[in-house]
Amino acid sequence: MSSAKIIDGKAFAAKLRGDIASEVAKLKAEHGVVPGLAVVLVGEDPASEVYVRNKGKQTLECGMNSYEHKLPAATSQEDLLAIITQLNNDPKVHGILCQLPVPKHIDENAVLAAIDPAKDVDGFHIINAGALATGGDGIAPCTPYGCLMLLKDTLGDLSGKRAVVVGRSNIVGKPMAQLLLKENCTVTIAHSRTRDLAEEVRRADIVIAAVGRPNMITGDWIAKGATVIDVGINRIEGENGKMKLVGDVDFASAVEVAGAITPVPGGVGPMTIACLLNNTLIAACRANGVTPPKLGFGG
Ligand SMILES: Nc1nc2c(c(=O)[nH]1)N[C@@H](CN(C=O)c1ccc(C(=O)N[C@@H](CCC(=O)O)C(=O)O)cc1)CN2
Repeated sequence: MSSAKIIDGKAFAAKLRGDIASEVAKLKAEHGVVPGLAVVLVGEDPASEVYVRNKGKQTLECGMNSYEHKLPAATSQEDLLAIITQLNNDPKVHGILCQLPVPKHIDENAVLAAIDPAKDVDGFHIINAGALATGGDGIAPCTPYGCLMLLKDTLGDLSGKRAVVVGRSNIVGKPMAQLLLKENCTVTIAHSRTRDLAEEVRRADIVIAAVGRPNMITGDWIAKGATVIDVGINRIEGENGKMKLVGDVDFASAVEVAGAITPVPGGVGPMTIACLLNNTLIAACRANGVTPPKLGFGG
């Protein structure tokens, strides 16, 4: 019989968006500032189109201004950078992001580097990555920050816990490890070259799965009672021939041994956009000399 707590990221994100909306209303009433988020999408990737649509919708629902820039797949890097410069200089825009992935002819790093770090609400700019690594006051990437909120809501103090982060991407694995380190966890970053990956995972109190391989981490890799955060979003064909969404963790076997686990969908995914809105609120506050609220951590 399964005993794991199912961590409801969808409900947590909805509550966080409600708190953000209240703070946005306060910012508007007390300082006359309406946070503005600009989202740039290059091309017609169907999943990206859904994410961008949801970002726009949830931005408006929180009382912020939304600016969408949908560009054809053939847009040159030069033209994309020119739009980013324009957004950097627009005082109504407090947050900017370019939806990833970008088409192959565009250098993703050049795009991320072009965004003003103070408006980089994805937290991907090297200045923000550096601030996170050195304990500075930057902007944290949305998905890892959302994972941290769910972890702290589930476990409270994380000090001394053994955490394994499976995956070493710049946008999830590495910043996740930095955030856990800041919480005084003992952190291992595992990846495709890690020897005896299953054994590394088995040692952990906290497992963060961010590899992008469907159902890779099975229940027999997980320590009894561990907390499992599944960042994977993989579309695979189900038994009925229809496409379905699964994580990097084999939920059916993992739920039998874990103490708590996020589902896919409905776990980490919804936290990404909620944290993006939180970062936009923070950026708007900072741009106007207002101390930002610390939302998502109870209290
Ligand atoms: N510039 C960025 N690009 C991308 C990011 C990012 O944070 N910044 N992350 C992902 C995509 N993403 C947001 O952009 C995102 C992914 C998933 C979800 C989500 O709510 N997932 C749902 C399922 C939705 C579905 O059916 O597909 C869930 O897991 O429950 C939101 C946002 C890559 N690009």
